[in-house]
Parts: sequence; C-alpha cells; structure tokens
Amino acid sequence: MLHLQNFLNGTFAPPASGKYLPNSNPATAEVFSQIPDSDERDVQEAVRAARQAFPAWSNLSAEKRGRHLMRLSALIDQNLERLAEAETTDNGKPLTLSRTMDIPRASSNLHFFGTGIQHFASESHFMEGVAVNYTVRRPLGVVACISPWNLPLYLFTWKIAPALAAGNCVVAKPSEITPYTAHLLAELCVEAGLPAGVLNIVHGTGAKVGAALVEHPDVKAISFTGGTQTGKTIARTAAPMFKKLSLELGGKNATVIFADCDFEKTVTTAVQAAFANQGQICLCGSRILVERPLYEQFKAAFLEKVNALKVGDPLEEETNIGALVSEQHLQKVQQYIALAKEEGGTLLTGGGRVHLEGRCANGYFLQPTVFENLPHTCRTNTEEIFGPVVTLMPFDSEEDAVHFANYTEYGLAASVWTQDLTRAHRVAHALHAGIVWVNTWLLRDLRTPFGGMKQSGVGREGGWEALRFFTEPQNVCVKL
Ligand SMILES: NC(=O)C1=CN([C@@H]2O[C@H](COP(=O)(O)OP(=O)(O)OC[C@H]3O[C@@H](n4cnc5c(N)ncnc54)[C@H](O)[C@@H]3O)[C@@H](O)[C@H]2O)C=CC1
Ligand SMILES: O=C(O)/C=C/C=C(\O)C(=O)O
Repeated sequence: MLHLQNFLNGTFAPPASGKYLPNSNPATAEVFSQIPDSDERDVQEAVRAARQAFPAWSNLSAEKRGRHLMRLSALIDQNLERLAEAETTDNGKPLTLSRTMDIPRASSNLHFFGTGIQHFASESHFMEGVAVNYTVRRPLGVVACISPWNLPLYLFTWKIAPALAAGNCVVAKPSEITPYTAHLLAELCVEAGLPAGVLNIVHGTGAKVGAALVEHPDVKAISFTGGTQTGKTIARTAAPMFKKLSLELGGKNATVIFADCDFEKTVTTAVQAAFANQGQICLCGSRILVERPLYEQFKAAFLEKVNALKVGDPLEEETNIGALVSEQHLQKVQQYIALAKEEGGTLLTGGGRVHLEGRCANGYFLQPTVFENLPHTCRTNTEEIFGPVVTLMPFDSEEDAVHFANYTEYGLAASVWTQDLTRAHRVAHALHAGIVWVNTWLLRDLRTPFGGMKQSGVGREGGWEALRFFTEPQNVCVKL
C-alpha cells in the first residue's frame, strides 16, 4: 500500500498525529493509498520552514526563480505518463484527459509563470517637474494555496506557480480526495533542486489542515479553489485578519445558442462543455439555452451525441466519461437527478448509475443525463450540481436568453453561439460572468484574468493578476 507523506522543508515527513486516511480509486472503489491525517502541528512546521526559506528565495533574481519553475515544468513533461496514470487512479477521469489536458496544463502553468516573472514590471508615475513615483512589488512572505479534487495537479500548479514566481514561500494543501499527483510533484521538486522550505505540502482534511492554514497568523494570503460554502467559511476567518484572499468558487454556467450558430460546431462543443471531466469543472456549461426555432433540431442532434458517449473504464482509450470522484459526490449528484424529477423535469436521457463489469464493477459511474421542461428559476437550474447533469431550455428573445443566463447566484462563465458578431459582443457584455467564450469553450490563454462574479468568487487568477495578488505594492515618491 502506498503511504503518502507530507513534504516539509524539503523532506518527506509523517504526520504529527501518526494517523492516515484511506484514499481510494473512484473507478474501482479500492483503497490504493494512505494519506497523512495532518493537523495544526504539521501546519506549524510547514509555515516555520516556509518562513525560514523566504529571505533567500525572495532575494533570488526573478530569472533564477523562473529557472527553478521551468526545471519543474520540464520534469513534469518527462513524467507525463506516470503523472497522468496517477491522476486517473486518484480522480477517476479518463486517462486520455489526464494525458492531454491535466498534466500538460500543469507543466504549462509552471513554464508560464517561470517565464512571466521575468517580464513582470512595476509602474512609475512622473509628476511634471515635481517628483517621480516608482512602485515596487514585494512578495508577501508565506502564502497558502488550497486546491480541489476536480483538476488536481492542474489547479495545484495554477496556484503555486505564480506564488513561487513572485518570491513567496508556499504551504500548499491538495484535496484529501486527490492528493497523489501533489505528492509526486514533491518528488520532482527534490529532483529539480528546489530549495528546502520554498514549497511545503501538508496533506489532510479541510477541517484540520485547511482551517489551520487559514487561521495561521504568519500566512499572509490564501488562494483557494473549491465550493462556495467553503469559500465563505475561509472568508469569515481570513477577512478580520486582513489576509489577501483569492477565491475561485462554483459556477452554474449557461451555454447560449442562437439559431444562426454554426450548428455542427455548436452541438459538438456543447456536449464537451456539458460532460468534460464528468461535468466536474467549474466552467462546465450545465444550462443549455437554445433559441426556439432551433430547439428541436438541436435537441435531437445533442441527444444523439450524448447517447454515443462511452461511460467506461478510465484506462480505456475509447472512454469519454469516467467515474465521479467519490461515492459521496455520486450520491449528491443522484440527489439532484431526483430533485430535477420532483421539480417536474422531463428526463431525456440518462439518469441512472452505470454498473460496469470487471475491475470497475464497484466504481462510481453515472450516465450523462439531460433534462428539459424545467423553469429557469428552479433549484436544478440555479444550483451547482458539478456532475454530468444538464438541462435544455428554449428561449424566444435575446433579452430572455440573457435574463435566464443571469438568473443564478453564480457568475463564473458562459458561452455564446452565433454568427452575428454584433450580437455576440452585446450578449457577452450583458452576461454577468467573469469569462465569456464566443463560439468556443474552455479555450484558455493563461495571460487573461480568470475568475467569477457574484457567488463565483473574489479576485482574478492568471497572468499579471496572479502576480499582483501574490505581491504587495509599495510606492516610493522622490521629489525632484
Ligand atoms: N469551483 C470548483 O472548481 C469546485 C467546486 N466544488 C463544489 O464544492 C462542492 C463540495 O466539494 P468539496 O470537495 O467538499 O469542496 P471543498 O470546497 O470542501 O474542497 C476544496 C478544498 O478546500 C479544502 N477545505 C475544505 N474545508 C476547508 C476549510 N474549512 N478551510 C480551508 N480549506 C478547506 C478541502 O480540503 C479541499 O482541499 C462540490 O460538490 C462542488 O459543487 C468542488 C471542487 C471544485
Ligand atoms: O484555469 C482553468 O483553465 C480552469 C480552471 C477550472 C477551475 O478552477 C475549476 O474547475 O475549479
């Protein structure tokens, strides 16, 4: 049995409690590893190590810090297959997805910020004949990065890369549900020669490790991705301590389809947006709004493609939909399917658990599920389900489409499908979402601001936004 360890001050260490938690493969329901059940004592150690490492790390040149990150990125590339298999074992997602999306993006995150930091310039403001102001951006010190289970290494690196590049030392907590690739990354940190204490990883539950990190007075900033309720809990503790907070939370994203769209491209991408990663991406398009004249044609083509998706063993090449991340999460999604029926929804396809044969007989598989005939106001259409469950809704006017799309507490992402560019801009502008894609979905440029409005979060990640978050500006005004 694999025993993961915490990564403290450059070495692997057991938890202070001596206790471990079981970690299972969602495709087989078998426990394949034990992870440290850490607590505030391990967090103390990690923060102490990070504090010690900070002066030397923050005084390294941006180029040298960047080179460390790029070495790590290259090691991820060299270990692509091993990391992809680990991600799939831990999360249940198709291996093809881990191999083509999760792990390459983890490498890109480190490479992007490793190079980006070398171009990160501060501003200067000249007061004609009077003074010159220049702004210095200093790293904050010790920061916490708390990441979720849906895109484990992808989001773990999306947070630690800008934090480290900017000169901070990090205590990171991967999700206890998917800790494996963060552990493997720690091994690669040793191989890459990352100085001890610069990145520390503490495994364990949110209630113990996450809360201890948020409460720790020496942790100056928290970058968190996860559920909105957890984000609220973190904010309640961190706000009175005046910590910097970046919260990337849930979504209930609309796919808005007009009758003049490029039909084939739209249907294909709407299916991907709905069901990629078993619908467990905060950006997934779970409410599909279709202009009424196209509705029936779209519905037929959409259902045909959904019914062709293969739910199967994540290790098989032809699998499109793997296992949901845990039994608990499967049950939550099943409860939403029951709710959609109670709310009067018409089940168009799916709705049931899939029982595979062989090694995956006990895995947490669910059919891709589509409902229609639900009002835009109901719970199914306003709450985050975070699984392979979507609704179809017709609309009669652009105003209705925007009204339906905005009718949720969330405001993360949306996609708009039309060949009328003027309308595309107008609708994009009217949507209350931090990210709007036009005629595409999940096309990511790492330089762009990434994050949500309303209950979808606070702050933006990506590009200069992330580097600004992980630094404190100081203005120096020099009288001429
Ligand atoms: N926006 C997103 O990308 C994500 C949204 N979710 C949503 O959240 C729901 C709940 O999923 P969970 O696994 O429970 O997510 P979560 O929000 O509890 O977990 C995310 C991370 O936060 C940590 N955490 C939990 N409680 C904490 C606390 N009090 N202080 C500090 N850290 C804490 C967890 O250990 C994990 O590392 C899902 O059903 C889904 O709807 C979940 C994961 C990602
Ligand atoms: O940065 C991205 O490309 C995607 C981020 C996705 C999430 O934050 C999520 O699903 O939680």
